[in-house]
Amino acid sequence: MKPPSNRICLIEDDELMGESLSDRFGLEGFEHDWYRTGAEALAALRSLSYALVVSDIRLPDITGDVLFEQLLTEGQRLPPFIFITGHGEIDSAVNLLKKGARDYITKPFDLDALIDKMGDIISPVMETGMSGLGQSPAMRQIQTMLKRLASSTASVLITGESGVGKERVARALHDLTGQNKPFIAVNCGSLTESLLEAELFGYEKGAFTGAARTKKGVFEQADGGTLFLDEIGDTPPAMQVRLLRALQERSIVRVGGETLIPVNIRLVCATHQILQERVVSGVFREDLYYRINVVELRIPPLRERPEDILPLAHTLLAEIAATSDKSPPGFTAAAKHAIKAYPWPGNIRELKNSLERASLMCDGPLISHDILFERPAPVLFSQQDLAGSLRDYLGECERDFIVRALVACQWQIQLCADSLGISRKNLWEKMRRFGIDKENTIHLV
Ligand SMILES: Nc1ncnc2c1ncn2[C@@H]1O[C@H](COP(=O)(O)OP(=O)(O)OP(=O)(O)O)[C@@H](O)[C@H]1O
Repeated sequence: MKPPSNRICLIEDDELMGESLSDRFGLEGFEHDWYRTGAEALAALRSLSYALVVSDIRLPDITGDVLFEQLLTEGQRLPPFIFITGHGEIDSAVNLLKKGARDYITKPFDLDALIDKMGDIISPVMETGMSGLGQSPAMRQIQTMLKRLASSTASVLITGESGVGKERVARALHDLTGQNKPFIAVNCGSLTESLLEAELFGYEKGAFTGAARTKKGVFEQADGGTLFLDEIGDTPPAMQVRLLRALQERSIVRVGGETLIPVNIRLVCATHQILQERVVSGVFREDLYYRINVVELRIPPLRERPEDILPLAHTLLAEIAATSDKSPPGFTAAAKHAIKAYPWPGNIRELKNSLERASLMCDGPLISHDILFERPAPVLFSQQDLAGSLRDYLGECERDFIVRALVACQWQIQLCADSLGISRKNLWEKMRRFGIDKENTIHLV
């Protein structure tokens, strides 16, 4: 499978048009490759991975339609396509939309409009910043700290609610420091005391019933790399003593063993608890607390960094799509609105689960509010969301009305267009804009 990419594939034979598009993409920070012929582009799309293709329909060798259909027949996993069409080519553009292209724009067009369409599809993915952690000031600060920490071996404590991405941050730190070294994670809260001891420090053959062979613990497995101790706040008291000794002496003794084995690890711990409170109540050792907490990184919950939600959602959708043959869907306006307004109490884990489910349910190019939240869009908006909400709301009403009309007309487009009093082309355009197709929307009525 081709690795996910953030690059754009531009297919344009006209030198002037290609140059202005290429210059503008550069200014917008979109990395891109520019191909002048369909054949060149075909070869590139077969071997390289792109986040988006912007293609002229009319090319010197093959047309954009042929190129798209050729890739479809080859069973390639296609990135979203935006086609640039002339006035006479709208029918082929609409045909391409039916076959799965994301959008089209008609010449002469306003570059800003194209950039907006592109931004809806890819810029959110790019904006998640270094390591894809987020673009909010809090996450940018964390990324700066990670870069600083990369050159030290100080122990790091990552705190934050469940599902905020603490392990992800630990891995990002590890990736900055020891890419070819081990990253070993263990959850200290999910094991009994004796299992945790064996997991952390390993055991010698015969140390206890069932110890049929010598086994290295995670301290030894992580030697030279990162040891990530999740839910450190739940470590039983006896294990806290052993942990402290291992960290102070930089060596461990396997269960049932006598030899001191030196270990060289970067320790990263995480907890969703307030460790100071556990220290005060005597559940967590103060000396261990200071040992593991040389630097604390607090990851805010998603509701405190709403600007990260949509970019993360797009990143997650791209990750989910990469495991299947689909290209990542986008969101309807109402879904975007709601995704930013919802507080996500389960944080990124909840967002990821919802998107996994929505991706399964959604057959069209856009995930609607109904699919994402398994309920119709709310009519009421919070005060901060009022700007633009009337348009979004009217859009949702229009979409619902069209779906009902389509169902009533048994999806006969001409009949439905006549009953709605609009042209067939206008109906197709509205269906494309609202992401309506038969398979995807019939159950919502
Ligand atoms: N920046 C990110 N981009 C994409 N996915 C992410 C990101 N951060 C977290 N995730 C995903 O969200 C889920 C929860 O993340 P993670 O396990 O790192 O959270 P956590 O804070 O360690 O949770 P817990 O406290 O429950 O252990 C995981 O599936 C992870 O892959």
